[in-house]
Amino acid sequence: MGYRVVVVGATGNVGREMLNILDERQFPIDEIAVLASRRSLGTEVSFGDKTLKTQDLDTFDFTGWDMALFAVGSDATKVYAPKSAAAGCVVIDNSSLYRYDPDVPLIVPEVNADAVHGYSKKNIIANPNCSTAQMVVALKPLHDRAKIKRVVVSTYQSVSGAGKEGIDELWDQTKSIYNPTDDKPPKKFTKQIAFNVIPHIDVFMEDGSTKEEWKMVAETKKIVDTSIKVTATCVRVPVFVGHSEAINIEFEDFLDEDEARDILREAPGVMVIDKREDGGYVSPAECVGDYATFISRIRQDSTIDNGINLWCVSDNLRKGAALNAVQIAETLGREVLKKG
Ligand SMILES: NC(=O)C1=CN([C@@H]2O[C@H](COP(=O)(O)OP(=O)(O)OC[C@H]3O[C@@H](n4cnc5c(N)ncnc54)[C@H](OP(=O)(O)O)[C@@H]3O)[C@@H](O)[C@H]2O)C=CC1
Ligand SMILES: N[C@@H](CC(=O)OP(=O)(O)O)C(=O)O
Repeated sequence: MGYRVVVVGATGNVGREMLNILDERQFPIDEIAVLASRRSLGTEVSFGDKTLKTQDLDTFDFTGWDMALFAVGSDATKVYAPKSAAAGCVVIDNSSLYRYDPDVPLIVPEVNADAVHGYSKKNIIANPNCSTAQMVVALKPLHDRAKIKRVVVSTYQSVSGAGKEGIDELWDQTKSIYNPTDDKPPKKFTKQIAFNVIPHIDVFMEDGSTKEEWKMVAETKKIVDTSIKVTATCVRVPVFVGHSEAINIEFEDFLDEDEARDILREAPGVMVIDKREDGGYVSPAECVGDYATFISRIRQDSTIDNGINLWCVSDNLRKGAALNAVQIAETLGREVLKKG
């Protein structure tokens, strides 16, 4: 016996990846429904070798469905996630709406799968921000060995993090650069993204940081350990898919770079590619379509007593969103619902 699963936002980048990953991992499904807005009613999406027609989220009845994987952004989630939860269909939500709610577990299965049991307070589980998800997969095994005090992270985030409109804007603007009669001014982003980088993701906070940066701080604390201090600078770069991060970690105890490399090689969800030669590291274009969080450039930071630097790359639509959501669904099934 399998599950009755709903994918909400099935026409979007994350929703389509959820369908791919549910199929790839042979998630035990008895029945699947795919939902989007009314304007997409009847739009066809692929699920393995099947083609499914999208239904209207607004009129869908969640009664009798086991779990709903949401990827529609906070505004629509606010309206429809409570309806799903109230109907007994457990919500696994990709938006930031519930992440900081103490009654909603925020889960990266390689790090805190046990938190799944907290789902029942609201029938909702939150999926973290894409930049946080890949970073904590790398931090957790190192924290277990040498206790992390402080993390300094700079991100290089692809345009797919900003949805379909982000991808279209990079594509159209890149072409328009070579055709001055076809000007494509910024719409989704605040400045030109083609051949440029923009140190601004999500809204500005009062202290001058952005909400994306704040999310990395708050979510790392909730998922890994409240004692870890994080300071982040989040930057949008002209890459279609794949987020990269330069991470500096200060530990309480000394951790040798070779031991750090060995620990990461054994860590779940991590793939170490770290040769000190041309091309002996992973770039975002190489991680697309993969499940792993790739770690390269592991080296001692000799400017502090107990410091390590590393480079962390992952497919933001997969580990940063759809894969992590499916892993949560697998954990929920295995630990709680026990149908599959
Ligand atoms: N965990 C993470 O780090 C990440 C989370 N996300 C989350 O996932 C969400 C979706 O991202 P992404 O797939 O990239 O975005 P897209 O823009 O590619 O897709 C948005 C999806 O949401 C649907 N949608 C939007 N508004 C409504 C509505 N009112 N009612 C029904 N459906 C609606 C769209 O349907 P239609 O086609 O009909 O408009 C579409 O299916 C993001 O907003 C974010 O919250 C995204 C990336 C990473
Ligand atoms: N903000 C991320 C993607 C995203 O949707 O994040 P969140 O779910 O935290 O809003 C990016 O632009 O790369």
